[in-house]
Amino acid sequence: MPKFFAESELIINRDGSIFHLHVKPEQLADKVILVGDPGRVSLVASHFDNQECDIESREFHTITGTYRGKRISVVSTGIGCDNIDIVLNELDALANIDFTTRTEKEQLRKLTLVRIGTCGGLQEYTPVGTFIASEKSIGFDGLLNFYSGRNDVCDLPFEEAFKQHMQWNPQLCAPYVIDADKETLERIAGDEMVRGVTIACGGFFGPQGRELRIPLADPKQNEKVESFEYNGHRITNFEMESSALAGLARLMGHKAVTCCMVIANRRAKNVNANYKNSIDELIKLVLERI
Ligand SMILES: O=P(O)(O)O[C@H]1O[C@H](CO)[C@@H](O)[C@H]1O
Ligand SMILES: O=c1cc[nH]c(=O)[nH]1
Repeated sequence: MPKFFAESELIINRDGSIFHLHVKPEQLADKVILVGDPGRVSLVASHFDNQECDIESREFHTITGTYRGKRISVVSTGIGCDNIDIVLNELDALANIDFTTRTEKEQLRKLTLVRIGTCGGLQEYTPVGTFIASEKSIGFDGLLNFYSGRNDVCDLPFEEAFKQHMQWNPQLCAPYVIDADKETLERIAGDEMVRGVTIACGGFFGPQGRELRIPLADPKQNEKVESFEYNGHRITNFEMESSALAGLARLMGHKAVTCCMVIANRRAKNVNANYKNSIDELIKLVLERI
């Protein structure tokens, strides 16, 4: 018997679209670009040859169109892994649940999900302007811990080594370490992107070791993050979505990778707050390779 999804669990709007995104199943392409900023959706879609829909709902802006013959949806997630939970579950429902019978489809679609974001660089070799593709993400957000199968898809020895190195505070959520889809990573990253380990944080300030007026629980957090090394991997950058994206995609059977442009280097303490034109270079690389 296929699993049935009740009205309260799979919320479908009156027009047949999914609850938050307001997108209908036939409007979703197999190739999906995810961005944090709703304004970045139009920048990505400005390269499209044509557009078939343009939908805005809360922070979720979706445009589906074609780029050089490839059908692509670009969707904004807003900020944070809590939003990735909404976007990934709703995209997966659009792809793999029959909205008429409210049951899982027999033939499942595998989406290719590429996040184009901004991040903070943590090493000298990741200055402002660097493109980083996340080979692994470390989730400080805790989201994946709510799903069954989390231990089957995470790199548990890496997690243990990281927790030991950080002297992990048990009051924080358990960090989870998850790999990007290897084939997608290699294809998207090419020669232009540094392969890195990305920490996805549950906040821009305290969780990323940024101290404004309130002191941090662990003022040495970033020093420890920067010095961590495991099997040749070093932590390269902070952002806020890659862990939940890689983790949920893996549990759902989709392929995902995150690539980000460094807009602040936390070691050198410099920033490019005016990055909106330069991120177009990263967008063009992804559009060519997705
Ligand atoms: O530029 P985006 O894609 O939003 O990504 C980064 O920027 C936001 C914080 O400023 C977070 O979402 C972080 O992950
Ligand atoms: O430092 C930064 C820059 C962009 N996005 C982040 O999450 N952190």
